[in-house]
Amino acid sequence: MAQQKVLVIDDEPDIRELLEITLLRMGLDTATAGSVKEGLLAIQSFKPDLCLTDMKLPDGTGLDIVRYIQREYAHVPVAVITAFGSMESAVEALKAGAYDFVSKPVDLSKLRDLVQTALTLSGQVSSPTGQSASGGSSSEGNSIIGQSDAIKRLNATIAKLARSQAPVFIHGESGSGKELVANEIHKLSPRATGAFVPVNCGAIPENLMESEFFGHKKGSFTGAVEDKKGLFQAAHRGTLFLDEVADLPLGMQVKLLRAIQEKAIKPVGGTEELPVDIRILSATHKDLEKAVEDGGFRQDLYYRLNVIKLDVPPLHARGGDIQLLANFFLKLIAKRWELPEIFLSAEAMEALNAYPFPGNVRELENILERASTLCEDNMIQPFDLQLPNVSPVVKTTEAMQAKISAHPDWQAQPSVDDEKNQILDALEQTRWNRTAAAKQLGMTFRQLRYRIKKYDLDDAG
Ligand SMILES: Nc1ncnc2c1ncn2[C@@H]1O[C@H](COP(=O)(O)OP(=O)(O)OP(=O)(O)O)[C@@H](O)[C@H]1O
Repeated sequence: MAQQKVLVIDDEPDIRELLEITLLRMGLDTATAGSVKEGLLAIQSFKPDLCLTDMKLPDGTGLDIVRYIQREYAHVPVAVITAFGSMESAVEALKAGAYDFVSKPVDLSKLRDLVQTALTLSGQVSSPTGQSASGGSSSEGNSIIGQSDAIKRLNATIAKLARSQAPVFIHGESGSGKELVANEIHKLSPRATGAFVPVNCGAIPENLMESEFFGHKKGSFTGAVEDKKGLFQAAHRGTLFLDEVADLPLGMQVKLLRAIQEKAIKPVGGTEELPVDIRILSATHKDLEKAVEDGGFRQDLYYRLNVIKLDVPPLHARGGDIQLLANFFLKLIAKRWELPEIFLSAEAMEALNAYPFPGNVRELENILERASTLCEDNMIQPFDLQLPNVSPVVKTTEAMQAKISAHPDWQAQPSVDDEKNQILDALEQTRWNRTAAAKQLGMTFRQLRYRIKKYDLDDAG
């Protein structure tokens, strides 16, 4: 592979030299420029794979370089070098499309990490597969399904954001696919070979949070019997996804802000700061701006996480996608439960299209999962969907009503334990004759078979 080329733009000769030496030692070809004007000329003639630019230049700013490259050479990553503590200009550069930033005095090991990741990104362009081989957390087909304009726009934005290190705040209703979006950004990014580490901030007890995030040293508190790495270290060179970020307690917010700004963490009971190279994506279905106003969320952290905001549209705003998603999930369900393929009747599809889906894509999947166990002859009918208010589009005939009320699953659902015990009892009474047990339970053979799998009762007999 040809030697990769890095252009350094800085008006201070000492810094130019320091950066050049570091880059040369990494085996890279370098060129330097001392102003915006020289920089733009060098970009055209040297054609770098990566550009590092100071923010403050004699005839302009690093943003001029970022904008020019965005316009003319969008595939070339640009990182900016910012003055110490000047977070605002770093954020501004990221918003303008900069790949990442380093602050002065430049920490050379962080710079090397940055250059390496950025050049992977440049490399991806020459081998335009884009997709990475690893990094997905789910094996069940995890790209974002949808043909609606809203999803097309979302996918285009994701592809763009994958090429940056900027923190992204993902906002959307519950179940709309925020984690899926975060995972997709990771998979398309140069960090795809690292881990995608999702964390539900609302699920970690407050007193364990610091240790969960940053790890701890042996003996640092009762129960710390050995050194333990935290989530930040697990996400090193990968992506940390902070889900339900609005639920972070204020004390932890301060520590998180510090870790993000310093790009370093200190394990509980440790004395040394450890550098970490992570990208942070965050999400919540709550109104974070309001949480800031109410004093429940720190403004400085909000500002740091929300460099770029990405809205995930609710399912009801995605037009024809409901059908696409429904077919996708039905195939998935059939595969998961080893069932023959299941279809939706035209009326059932109509009912789904008319339903508002307050629980979004997750609700659609749950509805279909349940309907798959209820339906007869592999065909889902409107009443199998058990939609809270059967839509007026679907005319419920009297005969249909009778069928609905006679349907065992239409009545109040027994609790999982009750149901499991009832099934076990019936199976034992019939000596595991499933046809007889199903009859005794008033369900079809297929419904019983599904529940046996679901409750993992196969081995119980
Ligand atoms: N467009 C889509 N294509 C395929 N699957 C999807 C799509 N959107 C969401 N899903 C699936 O729906 C489920 C819910 O998505 P996800 O967990 O990402 O939602 P979320 O917005 O993070 O939810 P919460 O607010 O509860 O954290 C997941 O199983 C996800 O894979």
